[in-house]
Parts: sequence; C-alpha cells; structure tokens
Amino acid sequence: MAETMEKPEKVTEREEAEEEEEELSFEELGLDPRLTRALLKKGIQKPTPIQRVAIPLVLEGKDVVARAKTGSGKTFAYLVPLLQKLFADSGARTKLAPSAFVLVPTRELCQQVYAEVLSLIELCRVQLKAVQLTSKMPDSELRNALAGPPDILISTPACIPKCMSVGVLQSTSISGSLEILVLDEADLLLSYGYEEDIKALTPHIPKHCQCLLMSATSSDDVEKLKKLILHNPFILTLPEVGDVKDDIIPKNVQQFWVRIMVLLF
Ligand SMILES: Nc1ncnc2c1ncn2[C@@H]1O[C@H](COP(=O)(O)OP(=O)(O)OP(=O)(O)O)[C@@H](O)[C@H]1O
Repeated sequence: MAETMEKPEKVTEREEAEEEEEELSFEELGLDPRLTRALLKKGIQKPTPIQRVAIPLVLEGKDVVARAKTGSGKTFAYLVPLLQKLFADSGARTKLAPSAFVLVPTRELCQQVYAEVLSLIELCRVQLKAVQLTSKMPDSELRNALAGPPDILISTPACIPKCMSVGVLQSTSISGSLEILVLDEADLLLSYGYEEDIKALTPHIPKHCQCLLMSATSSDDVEKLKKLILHNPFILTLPEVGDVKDDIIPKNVQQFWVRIMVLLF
C-alpha cells in the first residue's frame, strides 16, 4: 500500500524542481545585487512568472518573444536584465550610437518606460544615460539628445528613420553599436502604423544584436515582427487565466494558475 501511494520518483523530482523554480528570487535568477536592491526599494520583492523565465534568458543573450497579459510585469522582465547587460558593457568601448533601443507604440508608454529606466539607474547609482525621443522634437533637440551618445534610447519607431534622415543617427553607427533591441507592446506596433519605420531600421540591425519582443496578445502582426527581426527566439507564453493582479501579488495563487511554456521556435 505504501508503495502505491508513493509518487513515482521522476514526478516527485519534477514537482520539487517546479516548486523551487516558483520560489526563485531575483538574486537566484542572476540579477546584480544593485538591481535587486533597487527593485526592493520600489517594493518589488519576488519575480512574476514571466520575469522568472525571461530574465535568465535575456541575461544569457537569447532572443525572446514574451507573450503575457497586461500587468504581468513584462516591462521589468526585459528592462532589468537589459540594464544589467549595459552595466557590464559601460565604458568597455567607444560607441557612436546607443547600445539599446526600446521601441514602443505610444508617447505615453515611452514616458513610462523612460521614467522606470531613470529610476532604476538612479537607485543603482550607475553611470548610464537614457534618452526618450519623440518624432515631433526639432532636429536640434534630437541632435542634443543623441550627443554623447546615450546608452539607451526609448522612442516610438518613427523616430529612428527621422533621426537617420536628418543625419543625427548614422546607419553605420547603429550597425556598430546596437546590442539590444526591444519592441515593447509589439502587438500594437504595426496597427499603430509603424511597419515602414521598423522596416527602415531592420537592415541596420547588426547580426549579433539581441532582439526582444514583448506582447500582451499573439497576432499576425506579432508573427510578422518575429520573422522580420528575431533569430531563433525563445517563445514564452503565459496563459491568460485569472485576474490581472493575481500574478503579481499572492504567491499561493501563482502556484496553481500558470505554467509557462518555453518553446524553441
Ligand atoms: N515582480 C513584481 N512584483 C510586484 N509588482 C511588480 C513586479 N513586476 C512589475 N510589477 C508592477 O506591476 C505593474 C504592471 O507591470 P508592467 O507594466 O510591467 O506590466 P506589463 O506586463 O508590461 O503590462 P503591459 O502589457 O500593459 O505593458 C507595474 O506597476 C509594475 O511596477
């Protein structure tokens, strides 16, 4: 009787591994202590499910497509490891253009992401420079913003061709400097009319550039972008179950409602 009640060893091991995975802290995901402390100061203690899976992959330099509902913590899932990679690179070489582009569909989101980046940089006390650009900025402002150049550029996709056409961002500089490209809210980028802007950037993305695509839904547009920009990405899908805040607050809720599927595309 005792034998039949015991779980097969493999299942037990797997469940234990899953439980451990659910317990993983930001430190255990490989995050720099400066970032974990910064997150703590912002009241963020434990990674959400999408962060648990995405952060190590981004740190490893993989291309990632992450699909998880609004409010699941996708912004920090890419921003925090992106900053960590830039900590490691800062001062390593002379750059002619930003090392990271974060492209978003709206000015509001651009402002939100920029505010998060500034706050993390300040809390970590690192020498990184971030700028947000809008396509309505006069050429002189674009030139000033890109002088230096900054480490991270946050904008809508339309800004990039504009900067190239007015000569404040050289295509060769992008090819020589860009290390990480993020398309946030990728499911909205094409419907907001940015297809041509993204296509104008594509030929200048260097082969070694790590590309991350974050989206709340899957759609033909996301597939199109995936084919246009990414190379053999890891696809992370978080099933849409439960309330928007469930994945962020109670751990016991997390433990039964999600299993992230990591598929090699
Ligand atoms: N690990 C965490 N623990 C607690 N709160 C978190 C965590 N990660 C992010 N948050 C908070 O959860 C909220 C939603 O996160 P975020 O905006 O990143 O979601 P999202 O998935 O990017 O949504 P959207 O699809 O709208 O871009 C934010 O207020 C953020 O500060």
